[in-house]
Amino acid sequence: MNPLNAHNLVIDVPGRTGGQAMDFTVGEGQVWGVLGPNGAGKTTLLHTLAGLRQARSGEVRLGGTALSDMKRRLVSQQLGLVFQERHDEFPATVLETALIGRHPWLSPWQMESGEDLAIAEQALKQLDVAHLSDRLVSTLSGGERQRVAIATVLAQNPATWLLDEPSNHLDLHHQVAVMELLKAQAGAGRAIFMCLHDLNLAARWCDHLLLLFPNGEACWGPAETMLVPSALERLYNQKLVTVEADGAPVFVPVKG
Ligand SMILES: Nc1ncnc2c1ncn2[C@@H]1O[C@H](COP(=O)(O)OP(=O)(O)OP(=O)(O)O)[C@@H](O)[C@H]1O
Repeated sequence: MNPLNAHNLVIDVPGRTGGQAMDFTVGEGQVWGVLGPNGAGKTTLLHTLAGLRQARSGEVRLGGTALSDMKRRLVSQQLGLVFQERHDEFPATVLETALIGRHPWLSPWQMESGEDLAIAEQALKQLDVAHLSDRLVSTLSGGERQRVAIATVLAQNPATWLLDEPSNHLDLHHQVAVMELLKAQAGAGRAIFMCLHDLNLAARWCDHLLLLFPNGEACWGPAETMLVPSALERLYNQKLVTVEADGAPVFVPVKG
């Protein structure tokens, strides 16, 4: 369909010389997690993949075409973005915000149809925020806002999702619900690429991982080949104990 491909991509992290060229493809049905310590460049990578930031070299391709050669409207139909910094100051309700997800699919000046409204309402229901439809987004809690942002991308229905810390602000139940939703999206043929701070969420729900080190070094591949305790300890500069629970490895930091 529309695989997202990083081709010899070197991201432009300020103050970092060099940086490893990355070559990977996020295929349909795959759930990728990006792991790395603070400042490693995870958000920079995500912004570069979204075409919002210039790469130092190499290119990002969507469905085989360089992102830089594609019309923004086509990109906005294909790529859904859940980023950390939001501009929720504009006084919009939760329903109006979810409807923005439909805009890439409308022609200029076209009003949202009854079908667009139904899609947005269904997305809000799926993220458990339908009861907040008439509330101004600026009045919501952090977790509620995060779920509205994810519902907006669900309404957009892109082939590829890019998410920066989607579990941010979410309680345990909603973390699991969002991970299950993303897994279901992948099951329906979408491609998911997200930065995660929670190693255990990544170990449980991602089938591919990209480890990003502070010096710009990176490695990527199927999750089972990346979840090597010694590599993760080096990544986070943190000793870990590995146990298995509920069929997945669980990494516990060693105290002191
Ligand atoms: N506009 C900027 N000016 C200067 N430095 C910047 C700028 N934007 C990012 N950086 C630096 O680039 C590095 C990578 O930032 P980035 O946000 O990509 O890291 P991250 O891995 O997402 O970190 P975190 O886990 O803390 O969210 C950081 O050291 C950051 O301070």
